[in-house]
Amino acid sequence: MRPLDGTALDGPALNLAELAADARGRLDPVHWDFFTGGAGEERTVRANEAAFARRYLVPRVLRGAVRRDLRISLLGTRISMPVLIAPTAFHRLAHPEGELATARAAAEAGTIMVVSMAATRPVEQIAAAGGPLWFQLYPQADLDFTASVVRRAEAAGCSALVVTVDSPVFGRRERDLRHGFADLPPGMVCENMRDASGRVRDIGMDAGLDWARITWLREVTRLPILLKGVLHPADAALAVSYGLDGLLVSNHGGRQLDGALATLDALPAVVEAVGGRLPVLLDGGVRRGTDVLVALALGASAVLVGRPVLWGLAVGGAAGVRHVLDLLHADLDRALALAGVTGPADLRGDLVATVACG
Ligand SMILES: Cc1cc2nc3c(=O)[nH]c(=O)nc-3n(C[C@H](O)[C@H](O)[C@H](O)COP(=O)(O)O)c2cc1C
Ligand SMILES: O=C(O)C(=O)c1ccccc1
Repeated sequence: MRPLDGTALDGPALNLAELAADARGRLDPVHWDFFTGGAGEERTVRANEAAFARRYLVPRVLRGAVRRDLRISLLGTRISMPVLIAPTAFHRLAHPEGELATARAAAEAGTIMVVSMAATRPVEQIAAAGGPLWFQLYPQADLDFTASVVRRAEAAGCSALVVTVDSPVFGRRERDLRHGFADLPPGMVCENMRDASGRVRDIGMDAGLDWARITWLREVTRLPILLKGVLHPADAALAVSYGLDGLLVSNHGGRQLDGALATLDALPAVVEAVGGRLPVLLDGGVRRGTDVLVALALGASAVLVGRPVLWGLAVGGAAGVRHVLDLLHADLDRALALAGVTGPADLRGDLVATVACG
């Protein structure tokens, strides 16, 4: 362990903030900034965490919650806890094994890893870890190539498609501009962007993406499809009418539209618009078991973590990611006990109060 001041700290990180400090000490500052940063003034990066800080718990007592059961089922997959691994690009920048290490940790911990389209390991090798995988897709303007990537994810055994819809263009990330960071170092590529000839394509953001493309995608695959990056309740209602299978309330960790609403603040209206017809997931700023508890109490079926997984990878590869997942599992279990709740299904909005500032 190495905290921000560079002095040695014994033992494993007690929380994800300590882990972040340790990761910072180990990563190339350019890569630390790529992982940490967001778009513009990073208002939305900060807002995601600040939204959790404005929520307080109103626990129940004398509930006899001796044993808590954190397991849930999502689109047919039983997982150990309502915490998944969000899709993040370029894991080999954090650890030489890259996504292979992340996948082993997710499999051991019994949760779903969402593989990024910008993964630096091939999805077939990531799948060899044996855990449940979903595949994140940036639909490309080339429809044939997009369909071939979907086929590849299906063949590798991914059990759902997570379509990122908050990125019609790439967000403007000033830290990366300052460093001139735009590309992977030599020897690393986005392995899932290889076409039939073996050439690696650049990932394109498609400003032309629209609902018609979702209809097209619906016909390309029988996998469940979730939309990632929905904040507006009107889009949530449209997603239901277009036959989607799930929603992920996300602002891309504040890396796309700076000034976008914090995900926790967007969640209640999306949950109301969906009216129980689809599972609604959330990511952005989840750092503690109590954050998971709050998101679920406000209507999320599960949450995902992005940056903490990269910190774990940087500090200890698969063991570091496992530590992140174990910390969140233990922290959620304790929070449920202290709130008098036996499991995710018992969480209701009456356990959460919102204050004006944290
Ligand atoms: C370094 C980094 C890379 C990311 N890459 C992707 C990606 O390839 N595809 C995607 O849909 N989202 C990507 N995201 C967004 C995450 O899936 C997720 O929405 C966000 O990180 C959640 O917020 P958190 O980091 O506060 O947990 C990335 C986020 C980070 C920090
Ligand atoms: O950094 C990101 O947030 C991201 O989504 C991404 C996508 C493609 C390539 C690199 C990063």
